[in-house]
Amino acid sequence: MNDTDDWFQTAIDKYELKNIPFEDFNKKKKKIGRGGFGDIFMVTCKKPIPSIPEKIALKGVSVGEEDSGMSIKRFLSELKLHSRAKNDRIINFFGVSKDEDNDQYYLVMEFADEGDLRGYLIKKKSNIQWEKRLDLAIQIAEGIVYIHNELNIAHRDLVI
Ligand SMILES: Nc1ncnc2c1ncn2[C@@H]1O[C@H](COP(=O)(O)OP(=O)(O)OP(=O)(O)O)[C@@H](O)[C@H]1O
Repeated sequence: MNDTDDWFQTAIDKYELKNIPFEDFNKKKKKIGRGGFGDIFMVTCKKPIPSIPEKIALKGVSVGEEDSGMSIKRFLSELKLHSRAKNDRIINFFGVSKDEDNDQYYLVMEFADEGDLRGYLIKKKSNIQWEKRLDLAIQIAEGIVYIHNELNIAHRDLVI
């Protein structure tokens, strides 16, 4: 076990995260975005995994030697936050996974098949009924109220 595996295992134990074997996912990954610490992919599971849908999103985190301190800190704070969030307005977090072939770590998350809100709004142009606009605004507010009131977290990065 190297230093990186050490913090990975520590985080799993500390936050009681599910460590999902990377071999349980099909090899073919579709890149769906780029996040703050790496690429984000859609993959399917080879066989049913309890409490996890067939299609999921893998959020990569690159932990290089040169920036490992900062990356690990950010990764852990995202893990900590996500493992506590259980709400319909927030993307579900299922656990973590590691591709042993290239030492790549991933957050395993619910796949949003319509993408993010920005993409949805661009696709629809201005063709959205006022009722739908109000519904979207309420859903955003509900998510913010949840993380604020239940998790005591200020979002600070709400962008569309
Ligand atoms: N669970 C998901 N389902 C479908 N698409 C996703 C998912 N997560 C991320 N994406 C896609 O990847 C893009 C980048 O993801 P996201 O904004 O979550 O990254 P991030 O790491 O939070 O970035 P930053 O930290 O720089 O804000 C999104 O805009 C979206 O298009």
